Amino acid sequence: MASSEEDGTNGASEASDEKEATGKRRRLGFLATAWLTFYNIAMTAGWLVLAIAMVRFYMEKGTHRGLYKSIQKTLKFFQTFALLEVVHCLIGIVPTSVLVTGVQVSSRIFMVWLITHSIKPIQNEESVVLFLVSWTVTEITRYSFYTFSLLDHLPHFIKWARYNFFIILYPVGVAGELLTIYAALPYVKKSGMFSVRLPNKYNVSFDYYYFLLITMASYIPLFPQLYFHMLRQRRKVLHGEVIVEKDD
Ligand SMILES: CCCCCCCCCCCCC[C@@H](O)CC(=O)SCCNC(=O)CCNC(=O)[C@H](O)C(C)(C)COP(=O)(O)OP(=O)(O)OC[C@H]1O[C@@H](n2cnc3c(N)ncnc32)[C@H](O)[C@@H]1OP(=O)(O)O
Repeated sequence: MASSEEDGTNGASEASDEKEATGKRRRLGFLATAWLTFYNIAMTAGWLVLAIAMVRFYMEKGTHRGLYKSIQKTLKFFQTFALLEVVHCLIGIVPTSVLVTGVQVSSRIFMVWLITHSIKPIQNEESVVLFLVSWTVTEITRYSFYTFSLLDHLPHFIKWARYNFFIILYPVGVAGELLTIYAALPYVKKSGMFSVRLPNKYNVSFDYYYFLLITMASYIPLFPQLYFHMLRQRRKVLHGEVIVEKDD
């Protein structure tokens, strides 16, 4: 663990951080703080349960085949529960961008429900394990970071992990997601699932196959924005740089 000197902080700045945290909680109000503490503890526990289930599965079976099926209920529950994060931003109880959170959460919901849940033949792809492991490590770190911050007892390792692990886990998770969508393409094309063909009484057509191609392409402009956002947060939190963010 790094000392205060190593990470560029000193007693004065720690004291001012503490003061800022107390001020923030006062501004937030008791109910919002209590709710967020409950929410973050529940989410940390949920993702920890998922991590333990994955490790146990792999130790018992020695393969990733069947892993998704065995953990899907827990994954769906806790990832869907994360929709509340968008609500937290909208009602202003967390100072996070609705856009950044919206993109992050919607892409995960999309992966869980419209890809992995709906297209059974891809559930045993190695790429599914890639994103499952990246998401799980990220979320255990992220929610415990929020919990400890709210309780004013943030261990340096958790703060360090929150703003360093993503450097590797983000690209690994995104690679897992893209490879999984790619693996789904032949099944989607063959089955015509979620697609609407003409003629029909509403005179609309929708092709899920092309929708998936567009979704994959949209990672190119969107992912770097999320990644650079996290790099800026990292500089701000770990190195105390003052960064002026543009409005959404
Ligand atoms: C319909 C189809 C849509 C398809 C779209 C396709 C395009 C997608 C392109 C890219 C997709 C990315 C995919 C993604 O799923 C891949 C992965 O996740 S891989 C695993 C690695 N991932 C990560 O490391 C994620 C890292 N990213 C983030 O953490 C996010 O950017 C985000 C979750 C949005 C966090 O954003 P932000 O930097 O704003 O959050 P902070 O943590 O710094 O928080 C800001 C302040 O708010 C307080 N806060 C936030 N949440 C809480 C909470 N729950 N409880 C209490 N407090 C909270 C936090 O403390 C900060 O406060 P302060 O600044 O005052 O200290």
